[in-house]
Amino acid sequence: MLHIALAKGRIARKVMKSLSDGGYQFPDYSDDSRKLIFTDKEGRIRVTLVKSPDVAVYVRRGAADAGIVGKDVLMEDGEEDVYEILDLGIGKCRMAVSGIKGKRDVMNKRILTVASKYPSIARKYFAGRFQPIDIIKLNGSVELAPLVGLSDVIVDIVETGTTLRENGLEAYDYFMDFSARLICNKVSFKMKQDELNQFIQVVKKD
Ligand SMILES: Nc1ncnc2c1ncn2[C@@H]1O[C@H](COP(=O)(O)OP(=O)(O)OP(=O)(O)O)[C@@H](O)[C@H]1O
Ligand SMILES: O=P(O)(O)OC[C@H]1O[C@H](OP(=O)(O)OP(=O)(O)O)[C@H](O)[C@@H]1O
Repeated sequence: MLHIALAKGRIARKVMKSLSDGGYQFPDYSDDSRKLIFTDKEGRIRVTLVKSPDVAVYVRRGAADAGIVGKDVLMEDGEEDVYEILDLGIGKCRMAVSGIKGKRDVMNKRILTVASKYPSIARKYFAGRFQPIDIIKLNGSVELAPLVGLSDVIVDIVETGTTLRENGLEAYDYFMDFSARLICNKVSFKMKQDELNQFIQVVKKD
């Protein structure tokens, strides 16, 4: 049986739909269920739903043979000791530096205060521009930070741009594109090739 760890949220919902379209039946799965582990009717796949930053942990340690997670998360947390084998083309988004609409001059400040769920990616971006920053790690609703004076700018993902727009913010610079990736345990890659290939045929976007 192939063990798959999915980032729970939009990625899991999309992948479970692809699996169901591809003939895998998970009778006890629904998008709003609180259950965390599912086995398909024929006993071919076991799916576990985990928080995005934990997907690579399960895969690296062999608790899952493979996992699906956003490239943004892999880049932020490092992706050593697992193989990244496929770009699934789902969960597309971009990383941007954003701030209050019409105030992009703030980027010229000597030391910029930056709020982000992605401190490592933010640090690398500003280091590349030789811009000194003071980084504030947040865990969500990052768009609030410039609005209440917690930070000058934010570094966060943008998909539709709705969250920026509805909060009077704008992207000053888009600097990276992301999508969901299939990662694989190095031993499973050798030992479960056939099962993995079958899984890939079902989840990969044409
Ligand atoms: N608008 C968006 N918001 C969040 N993540 C997005 C968005 N668009 C694309 N993504 C991608 O999807 C991934 C997040 O999906 P995931 O299934 O982990 O959680 P989620 O949908 O944010 O749910 P939750 O916040 O409940 O964990 C991100 O890492 C990113 O790669
Ligand atoms: O461009 P949009 O389509 O508006 O999407 C981008 C927003 O979605 C994500 O937040 P999420 O929904 O994960 O909530 P969070 O801020 O609490 O992490 C991201 O951090 C942005 O806030």
